[in-house]
Amino acid sequence: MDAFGILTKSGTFFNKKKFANDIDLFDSQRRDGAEGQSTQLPKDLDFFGDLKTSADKGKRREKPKAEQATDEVAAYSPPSQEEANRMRKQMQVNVTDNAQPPLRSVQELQSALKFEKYLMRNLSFLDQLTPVQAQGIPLACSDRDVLAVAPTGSGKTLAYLLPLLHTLGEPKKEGFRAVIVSPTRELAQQIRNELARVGVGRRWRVSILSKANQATMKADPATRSKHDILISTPLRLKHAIETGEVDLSNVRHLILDEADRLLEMGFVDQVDTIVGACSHPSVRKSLFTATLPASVEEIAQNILRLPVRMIVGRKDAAAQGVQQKLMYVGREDGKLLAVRQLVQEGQMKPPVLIFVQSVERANELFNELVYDGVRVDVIHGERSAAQRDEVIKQFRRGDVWVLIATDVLARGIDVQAINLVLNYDFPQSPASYVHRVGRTGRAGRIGQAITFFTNDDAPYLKSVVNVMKSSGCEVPEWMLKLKKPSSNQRKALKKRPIEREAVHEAAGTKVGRDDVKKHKQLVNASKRRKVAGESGTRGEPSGAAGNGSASDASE
Ligand SMILES: Nc1ncnc2c1ncn2[C@@H]1O[C@H](COP(=O)(O)OP(=O)(O)OP(=O)(O)O)[C@@H](O)[C@H]1O
Repeated sequence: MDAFGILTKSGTFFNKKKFANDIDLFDSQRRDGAEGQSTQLPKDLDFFGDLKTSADKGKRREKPKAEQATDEVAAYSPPSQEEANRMRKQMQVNVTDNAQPPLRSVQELQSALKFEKYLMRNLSFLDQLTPVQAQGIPLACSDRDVLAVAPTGSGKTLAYLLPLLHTLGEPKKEGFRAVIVSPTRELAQQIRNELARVGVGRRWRVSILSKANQATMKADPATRSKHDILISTPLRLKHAIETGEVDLSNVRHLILDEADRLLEMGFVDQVDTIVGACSHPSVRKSLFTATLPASVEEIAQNILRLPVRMIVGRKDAAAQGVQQKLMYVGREDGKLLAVRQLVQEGQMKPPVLIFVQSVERANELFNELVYDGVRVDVIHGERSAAQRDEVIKQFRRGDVWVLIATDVLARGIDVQAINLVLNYDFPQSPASYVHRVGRTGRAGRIGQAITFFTNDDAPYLKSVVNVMKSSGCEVPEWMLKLKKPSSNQRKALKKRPIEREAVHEAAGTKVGRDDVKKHKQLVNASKRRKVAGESGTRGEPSGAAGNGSASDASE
């Protein structure tokens, strides 16, 4: 059904003329077969469904211009301490260690850090480094654990992938040497695609842990040694560790993407198992995130060894390119009317991502909008993996104009063209708000975010208002004077308007007793260390056998 030029039953009209440029954009993407830079699917998959880069074909290639250009490496002179500080100030970068100065340009990856030519060639699409890359890459290339917090859409993925490929050097048949953990399958796939893009020219063997390759590794342990990098969601990886299907004892780099989410209840027990399994004495751990509540930071610091902490911009603020609005809709039933109004007014300029709080809510809204003639689809944890993949593909291609999602899509997913994020249901926490609205306004673009609120949401407004204010948005004076929700109100939010389970549904897991226990243990361990004057984190890991296992830390 065509979303454009359709008069809907509620009198809603998608104006095809008005969105002509957008239609052209998608049509030309389809013509070129492009799916957005970072999301192109890898061209070759090996027998695991894993990634093979073009070098695997053994073809001779013409040397591209970009590669020729990197034959001559410019001389590098490091910035003085004063200049480094000036650069940091300009980029709004705060770092706890001055040792590694930020880079001034993409070229300095080669001149200062000795990045190899194949990597430089693959980076020819970058004009300049973002702040998290300019400071984060030299840090991650040094021999330190890193805790990095930077806004949504600011290029954190390359900030950890580039140092990873650079320090791994070349593929070796020694088994997994790097593990990247992501809270969702969708994000894991996106990370793999980004690796495909920047890893071209080396025979990197990248594997996303799945039922299929778990079975292969179980049946034929020799295949385990053929891999370099493993990407996984925590639950699957924990299971594979416990059943002996993967061996992480040779891992030198452990990266937690969306780290604060991974250290929340629901995941922390799984992550603890993973950290413990990465038992090599020289394993380096990096945590990347856009939000870091203080309580989670304590846990993060517990699993790191002498970490460098880097904050870009204001912690827990939304990205600057997101224009944020709050919209009062009265009661629950006002939401649908408001959506139709937005469509009518032409404010729902596709592509649009709508967040709701649960699977049921997603399906309900889908049924309403699909009858309105909107080209809409829905994604949540109860759809099959294949369906989810297909929906995302269609959304990226522009075949789906409005995508309704639970928080399964709130983190990490990079669809550059998203014009509007609509919080149909009020987010459960400031962090959830920041990540949801961060699906737009990425990589320096401008995007819109609208958050509906009802009378029932009023007590919780303050937390979102605070995020908006610290991101530089104008908010009405009366909202700034609102009281903070009480702890009982905060607890109640998690249950309203219906049982809100979407967050844990993202990983197919729920908060269990083990999680609650682990969480308490980690927080207590952190407190004890503070009392003992160890300033948390910056001490040695307290895990048995020095492996930094978070669970051991508290024992
Ligand atoms: N130096 C750069 N110049 C221009 N675009 C870039 C640069 N680095 C990364 N990008 C692009 O910016 C987009 C956002 O990057 P990425 O997904 O890594 O953001 P992120 O910080 O991880 O966001 P989130 O917190 O939402 O996960 C991607 O499309 C990526 O290709």
